[in-house]
Amino acid sequence: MTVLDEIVAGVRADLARREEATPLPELKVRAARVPEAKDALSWLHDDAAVGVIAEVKRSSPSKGALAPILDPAALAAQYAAGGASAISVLTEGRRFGGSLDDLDAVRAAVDVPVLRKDFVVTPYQVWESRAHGADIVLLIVAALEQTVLTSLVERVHSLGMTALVEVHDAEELSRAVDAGARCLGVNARNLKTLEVDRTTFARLAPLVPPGIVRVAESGVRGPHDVMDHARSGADAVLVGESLVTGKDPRIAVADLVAAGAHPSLRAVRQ
Ligand SMILES: O=C(O)c1ccccc1NCC(=O)[C@H](O)[C@H](O)COP(=O)(O)O
Repeated sequence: MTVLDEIVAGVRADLARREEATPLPELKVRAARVPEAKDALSWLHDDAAVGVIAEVKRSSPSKGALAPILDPAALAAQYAAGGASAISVLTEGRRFGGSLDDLDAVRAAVDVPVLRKDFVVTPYQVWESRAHGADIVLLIVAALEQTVLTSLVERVHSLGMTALVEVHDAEELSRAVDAGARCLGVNARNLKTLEVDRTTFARLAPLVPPGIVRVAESGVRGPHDVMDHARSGADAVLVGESLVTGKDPRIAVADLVAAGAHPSLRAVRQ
C-alpha cells in the first residue's frame, strides 16, 4: 500500500460518516445557496506574472507537524494581503490536520479564489467543496481511474468551479488532458516516496498543450524557485511548507509574487 492509498482509505472512511450526517440531496441544496464560484483561471493566468497559490497547511505525511495555525482565516488574510492569487486549504484531517471548518473560515476571510486541497474521489466531495464555497478543487490523477477522473472533472466544471488536475509524470499528464483538464498541477513531490524533485515541472511543462493553465506544486523554498518555474512556463506556483514555517506570511508571499513578476522574466514569458 502506498502513502496515497493509505490517505485515500482514511478519506473514504471519514467521508462515509459525513455522507450519513449530510445526505447528498441536502448538500445540493446548500451548494445552491452559496455565491457562484469565481473564475479561477482568469485569476491564475497572467502573461506578465506568475501567480502564487498560498497554502494553509498544518502538517504533512512527509514532515509531520509544520505549524499549529490556530486562526486559518487570519493566515489566509495575510496571504491575500501579500498578493496571493488564490488560497489553498488542506481539508484532509488525519495526515494534514485540516477540516472543512478551515475552508469555511478562509472562504469568509478572502476574496481571491479558494482551492479545496484534499483527496477527492467521489462526486459527493465535489458537491461538498461547492457547498463550502470552494472555487477550485484538486483532483489527483494517481488516485483516480480514468472514467472516474473524467466524470469528476466534468462535475467540477459543471458546478462552475475549476479542477486543478494534479500529475507527476508524462502518462498522468496525458490522462489529465484526455479528461478535459483546463488547469494542470505538476507536483514535484512523489506520492510514493514523498521525495521532492524540483526538476519535475521543467521536464513536464513542454508536454502541456497550449491554453491549459500550468501550476508548479510543492518544494518551493523561496523567490529563486519561483523564478526557475517561471522560466519553465509556470502560470502559478503552489506553496505550503515554506510559508507556514516562515516568519511573516504576508512578506513571504509578497516576495514570491515580486519574483514571479520580475522584469527579467518578461522576455522569457512573451
Ligand atoms: O506534503 C506532503 O507531505 C504530501 C504527502 C502526500 C500527499 C500530498 C502531500 N502534500 C500535498 C501537496 O501537494 C502540498 O501540500 C502542496 O503542493 C504544497 O507543497 P509544499 O510547498 O512542499 O508544502
